Amino acid sequence: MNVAEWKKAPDHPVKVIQFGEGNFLRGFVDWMIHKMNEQNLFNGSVAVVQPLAKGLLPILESQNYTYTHYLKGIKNQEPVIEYYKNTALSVGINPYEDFESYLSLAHIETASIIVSNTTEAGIVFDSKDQLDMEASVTYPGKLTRLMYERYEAFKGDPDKGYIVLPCELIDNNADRLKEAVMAYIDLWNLGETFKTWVEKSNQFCNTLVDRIVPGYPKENIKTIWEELGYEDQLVVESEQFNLWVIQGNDKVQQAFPADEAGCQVLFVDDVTPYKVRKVRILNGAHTTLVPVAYLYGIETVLESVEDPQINQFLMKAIFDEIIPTLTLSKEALEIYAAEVILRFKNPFVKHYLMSISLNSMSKYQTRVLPSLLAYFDQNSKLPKRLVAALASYMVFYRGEYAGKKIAIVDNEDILKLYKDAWKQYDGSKTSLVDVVEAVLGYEPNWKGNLNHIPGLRDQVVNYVSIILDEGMENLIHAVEDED
Ligand SMILES: NC(=O)c1ccc[n+]([C@@H]2O[C@H](COP(=O)([O-])OP(=O)(O)OC[C@H]3O[C@@H](n4cnc5c(N)ncnc54)[C@H](O)[C@@H]3O)[C@@H](O)[C@H]2O)c1
Ligand SMILES: O=P(O)(O)OC[C@@H](O)[C@@H](O)[C@H](O)[C@H](O)CO
Repeated sequence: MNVAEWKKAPDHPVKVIQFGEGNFLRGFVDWMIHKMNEQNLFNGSVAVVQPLAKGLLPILESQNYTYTHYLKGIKNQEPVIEYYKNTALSVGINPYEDFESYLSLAHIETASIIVSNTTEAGIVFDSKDQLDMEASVTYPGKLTRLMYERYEAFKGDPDKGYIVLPCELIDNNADRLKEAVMAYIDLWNLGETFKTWVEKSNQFCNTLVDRIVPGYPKENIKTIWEELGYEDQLVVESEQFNLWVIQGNDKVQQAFPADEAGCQVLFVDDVTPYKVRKVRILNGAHTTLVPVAYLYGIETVLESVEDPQINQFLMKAIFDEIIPTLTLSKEALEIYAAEVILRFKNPFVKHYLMSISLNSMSKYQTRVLPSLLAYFDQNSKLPKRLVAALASYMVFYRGEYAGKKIAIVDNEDILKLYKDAWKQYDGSKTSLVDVVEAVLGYEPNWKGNLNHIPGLRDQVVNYVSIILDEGMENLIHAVEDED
C-alpha cells in the first residue's frame, strides 16, 4: 500500500485550528479528536498550521494528512499495544508560503477552537513582528492576526470568538498567550473595540497536558513498516496514559467533549494543583534522573528504573525530597507518583534520556529547583539527590565524559556559559569552584544567584569532584552513605 493513496477523514468541517504539527499534538490532541469523531461526538476536523517556516507539512501532505499512531502501555491494568490510522487532520497550511489561505481559516465559521504546542519557546512577544508582515515570526503574533481577521469578517460578532487551548508546558499557558496577544493589539494599534472582543468573546483556557510521547521511533521503524505493510514517515508512538486538565466551563466541555469519548479530560476551575503535581513529580523526576543515569552509562528511562541503584536513587528523590515539599495531600501525591513510576516502567516505550535533556537548565529551574528550595526551607539542609542531579548537570554540560562526547542541546547563552566556565578548569579544586560559582551565579537562568543558598556551592563542588575523580557510581554510593 502507498501512503499517498490513503483516504483522509470523512468530510468533517474544520472545527480546530492547530498551531503545531509535532509528535505531541499528533499523539495527544489529534488522538482525542479522532476518538470523538469515531463516536460521532465531534464531527470536526483539524486544520494544521505549521508554526515555523520549516516543518513536517510536506510529509503530512504527501500522506494525505493521515498517520499511524501506536499506543503502548498499561491499559486497564493490562499491557496493551494498539495502533490505528489517525484521520483527524484535513488540511495543512504553511503561513510563510501561503498567507492568504492562512487568513482564510478565520472565515470558517465552524473553526472555533485553537490548539497549540509550540514548545516552551513559542509563547513570546517580539516587537519586531509587524501587522503587515506575511506571517509574524511568533505564534502569538500569528494568532493575533488571525483573530483580527475573524473579528473583521464577522463584524465583531460576540458568538464568533475562539476557545483557545494551549498545550505548552509553561505556567498559566493561556494567560501568557493572552498577554502576548494583548501586547500585539497595542503594538499594532488594533483598537479598543477589538481588544474588548478578544477579552469578552474569546475564552483563553489554561491547560495542563500529560502523556509521554517519545519522538519518531527511528530505531525500529523498519520493523514497524513491516508490521504495517506501508512506509509511514510520521508514525507517532505514545503511552496509553493520557490526562488533559482544562480550566474551562460547560461551554468549553460542550465544544470539546473528549471526556465523553473515553479520554481523561477534566474541566476544572483551577489547573494549578494538577500542574504543580505533574511538573514537580513527573517532569522533576525526569530532569533529576537524566544526567545521573546518563553519566552512569544508561540511555533510556526504562533501563534507569530497571537498574537497582538508579531506581533507588530516583525513588528517594521522589518520595523523600520532592513529595514532602508539596502542599497537596501526601496520600494523593504518593498515589500519583506510584502511577508515574509505572509509566516510567512502560516496557514498550524507549524514552531516551538525551531527548528529555533538551534545554535542561531551564527545566531544572522550573521543575526541580522549587523542590530544592522548599526542602531547604523545611529542613535547613539540602536535598542530596536533587543537589547530586545539579552537580551531574555541571559535568553533563561539559559536553564530554569518560572520553565520550555528549550532544547538549540548549540555548546559546547556556552553551557559552558552560564553555567559558570549563575552559579555565585546570584540574585544581580552586578552578572547579570557579566553574560551579559561574554556573550557580547565572541569574538569567536561575532568576537569582544560587551561590547564596547556604552550603550549595560546596556540596556541588564536592559531588562534581567525586564524579570526575571516581565516577558516577561512586557519587550514588556516597549520597547513600550520607543517609
Ligand atoms: N513529548 C512529550 O512527551 C510531551 C508531553 C507533554 C508536553 N510536551 C511538550 O511538547 C514540546 C515538544 O513537542 P513535541 O514533542 O511535539 O516535539 P516536536 O519537535 O515534534 O514538535 C515541536 C513543535 O513546536 C514547534 N516549535 C518549535 N519551536 C518553536 C518556536 N520557537 N515557535 C513556534 N513553534 C515552535 C515546531 O514547529 C513543532 O510544531 C515540549 O516543549 C513539551 O513541553 C511534550
Ligand atoms: O517534553 P519536555 O522536553 O518538556 O520534557 C521532557 C519530559 O519530561 C516530558 O516530555 C514528559 O514526558 C511529559 O511532560 C509527560 O506528560
